[in-house]
Amino acid sequence: MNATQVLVLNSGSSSLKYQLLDMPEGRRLATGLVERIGEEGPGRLVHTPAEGERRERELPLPDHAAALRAAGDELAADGLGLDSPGLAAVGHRVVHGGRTFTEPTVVDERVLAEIERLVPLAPLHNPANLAGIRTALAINPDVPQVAVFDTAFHTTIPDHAACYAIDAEVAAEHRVRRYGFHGTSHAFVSRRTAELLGRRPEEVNVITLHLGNGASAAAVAGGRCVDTSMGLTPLQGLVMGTRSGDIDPAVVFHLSRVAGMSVAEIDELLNSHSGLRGLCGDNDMREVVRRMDAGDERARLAFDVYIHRLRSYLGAYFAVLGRVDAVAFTAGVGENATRVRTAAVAGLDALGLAVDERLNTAADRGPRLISPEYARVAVAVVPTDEELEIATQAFALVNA
Ligand SMILES: Nc1ncnc2c1ncn2[C@@H]1O[C@H](COP(=O)(O)OP(=O)(O)O)[C@@H](O)[C@H]1O
Ligand SMILES: CC(=O)OP(=O)(O)O
Ligand SMILES: [Mg+2]
Repeated sequence: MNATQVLVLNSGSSSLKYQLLDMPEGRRLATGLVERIGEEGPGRLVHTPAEGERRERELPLPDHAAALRAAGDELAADGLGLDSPGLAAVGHRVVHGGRTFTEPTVVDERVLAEIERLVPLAPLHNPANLAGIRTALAINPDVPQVAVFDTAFHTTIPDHAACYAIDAEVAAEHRVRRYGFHGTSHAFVSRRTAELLGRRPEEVNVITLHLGNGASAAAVAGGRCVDTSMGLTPLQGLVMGTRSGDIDPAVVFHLSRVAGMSVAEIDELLNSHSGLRGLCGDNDMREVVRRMDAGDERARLAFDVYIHRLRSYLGAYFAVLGRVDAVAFTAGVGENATRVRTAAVAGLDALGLAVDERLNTAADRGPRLISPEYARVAVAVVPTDEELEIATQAFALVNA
C-alpha cells in the first residue's frame, strides 16, 4: 500500500499538539493535545480520533519524550501507530531555523546539529522541537522526519527591515537580527486571502495578523514576506497573551539596576508575566472582553493597549507595502474576537479600511470577507491551519 499519512507534531514549551492527516486530501484521522509537560502534578492528554469517542486521561509527563510516547500509544490504539506502514512522514514544526533553513528539510544529523545550535535563540521552543524529532526517530527510524520552520517564510525580509541598528560586528558575531516567527501561518493565510479575492498570490499585497497566544503581524508583498513584528525571538512586536511585545530595551537595564532583578527574572517577567496577563491578570482575550464589559478598568486598559499596538503595526505596514489589497485576521483571537477586529480598524476609513458589523459578527467559520462592498481594502477572517500546511509541505518533500 502507498504510504499517504503524515503525522504533524507542534511542540510548544509545555504542550504537544499533534494531528494525523491523510494526504494529499488533508483528511484528519486523529488529533490530540498533550498539556502540562514538565510541570508540577500530572499532565493531561486529549485524543480525538476521526471515528470513535474522544479520550482524555491524566498521566505523568516529565518531558516531551514522554508526551510523544503517550501520543504514539493513543494513535497505536486506533491502529495508526508511528510504526504503521501507512505513515509517509512525520512533519515537525520547528520554531527557529535561523537563516539556514528557507525550505522544509528532511532531518539528518547535520540538521539536528543546526537546530541544536539555534537553541540559544529560542530556548523555550527549539529544545521541545528537538525532543519531538529524536523521540519519533527512536520509535521509527525508517520514516522520514521533515522539519518545517517558523522562520522560513521570513527569510525574504530585506536587510533594511531585518537589521537592528546596533554595532554591526556584534550583531554579525552573535547572529542578532530579526528572524520572525509564525511563518507557516502567515504563508498559508496570505495565500488563502489571495484565493478569497479570486487573485494569484503574486498579484496582491496582504497584511496578515496572527493573533493567538503568541501574536505577530506580517507584511506580504506579492506572496513574499517583507516585514514582520517578531524579531530575534518571539518576544518582540505585538502585545500577546503573556509576552510584552515591544518595550524600550532600557526597561531591562532599569529593572536590573533599580529592582535588582536578574536576567533570568526579567526574561520570565517579559515572556510569562506581561502582555494581557501582566496588564490585567488574564491572558485569555475572552476573559479580558468579558471583564471589560462588566466595567473592569484594568481589563479595559489591557484591551486598549493591545489594540493600540495592533493599529500601530497596521499603519506601519501600509507604509512598508505602499499599496494594501487586504488585511487578514487569523489564529484564536483573530478568528474569534469580533471586538478586536472592530477596534483594530475603527476610524481608519482614510486608509480604505472598514468592517461591516453584520458580516463581522456572522457565525460563519471559513475564510470570509468582513469589509463592506465599497471598502478599498478587503478585511478578511482567514482561519489558519499550520498542521495542514506542515503536512502538505512534508508530503510534497518526501514525494519529490
Ligand atoms: N471566542 C473567542 N474570543 C476571543 N478570544 C478567543 C476566543 N477563542 C479563543 N480565543 C483566544 O485565542 C487564544 C489561543 O489562540 P491559539 O491560536 O490557539 O493560540 P496558540 O496556538 O498560541 O496556543 C486564547 O488565548 C484566547 O485568548
Ligand atoms: C513562535 C511563537 O510565538 O509560537 P506560539 O504562538 O505557538 O507560542
Ligand atoms: Mg499557535
